[in-house]
Amino acid sequence: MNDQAYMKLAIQMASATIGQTKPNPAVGAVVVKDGAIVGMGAHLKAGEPHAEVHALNMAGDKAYGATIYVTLEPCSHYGKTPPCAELIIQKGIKRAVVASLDSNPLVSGRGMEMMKKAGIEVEVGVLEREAKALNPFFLHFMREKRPFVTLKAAMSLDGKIATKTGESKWITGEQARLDGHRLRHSHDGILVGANTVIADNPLLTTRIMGHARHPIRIVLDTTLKVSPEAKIFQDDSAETWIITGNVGEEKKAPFAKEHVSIFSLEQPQNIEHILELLAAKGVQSLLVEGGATVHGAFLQSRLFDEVVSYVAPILIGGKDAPSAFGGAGFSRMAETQHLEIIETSVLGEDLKIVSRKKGK
Ligand SMILES: Nc1c(/N=C/[C@@H](O)[C@H](O)[C@H](O)COP(=O)(O)O)[nH]c(=O)[nH]c1=O
Repeated sequence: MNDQAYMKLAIQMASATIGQTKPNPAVGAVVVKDGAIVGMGAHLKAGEPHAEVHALNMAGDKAYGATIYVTLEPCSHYGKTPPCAELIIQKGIKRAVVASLDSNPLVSGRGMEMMKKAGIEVEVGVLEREAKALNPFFLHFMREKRPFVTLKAAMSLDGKIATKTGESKWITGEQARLDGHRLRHSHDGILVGANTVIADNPLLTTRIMGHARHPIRIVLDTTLKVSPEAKIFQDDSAETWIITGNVGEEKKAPFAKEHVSIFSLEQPQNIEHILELLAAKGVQSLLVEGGATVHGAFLQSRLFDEVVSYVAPILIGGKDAPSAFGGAGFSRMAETQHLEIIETSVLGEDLKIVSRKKGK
């Protein structure tokens, strides 16, 4: 087996732990000595040993003079556990092959530096793209210090998300809706506007799939006009946050529940401020389910990274039927937001289109 084959194995192990290592990234490691695998491991849970520690423990004294393959640059700072770069040095590893550098500018390259200084032969970039695809949200969050934002919309062929009377159940079929729940599972937070809560009274939990993680439910409601009777406040199977303006205590009182938190912002419609607040609360990825007004605000701010469109082969029509992106919109073609389609798939009778801003 060559470097790529061992790194592929490390990536495969990491891919099996995606979601369970939050807020840490999924990482895999393999230790090879004289052409034989003598240690392998993946980071399993935040606060527990990193992938390199598991692999090196398994290798024991065979680690001396061996090569280690890791999907992410070994950590160089004292977190909950001692730095892996130091452990790699202590164990006498001869060569370190790393797929991708840490994207946190504060530590990027430091682990490599430490190992190089200790005389270890280091190499970066083997299967880098595949390794980065393991943790798009974590890498983005470390680099941009704000959540990775996915805008999700389910629409008709003519781009409508509801009829002119507000009916929307259902536009897309079961398979597309199941896929939408997978998006909920993989994101830390799900955000909707007050109008969606009032119109759809959604639960916003991850259902219709196996072991599911519920995202934190976040409602943008500048004047706190939603009802405390809404499902997301009555149902306590997931946390619910309201981001609102400066509203009086008496307005907040009816929402006082264990799982409900209310955050007031000076500018509750400022997407940048909203994302700063969520980043400070450790939200690394945010799924925005709309509706049109909220999607319009994110579009105007251009502070989003991916758009997931589920398109059903139905025509709704009507100039008063809402399209997926409301708000002011752009007046000139030169201002429009360009994306690139990175994935399409057919789900039942519907089409799923995943687009990203260029360079994401
Ligand atoms: N109308 C549709 C959707 N609509 C999505 C949101 O507007 C709904 O409020 C949300 O799914 C309801 O939340 P729940 O109670 O947690 O299920 N989403 C879809 O994929 N297809 C649709 O046809």
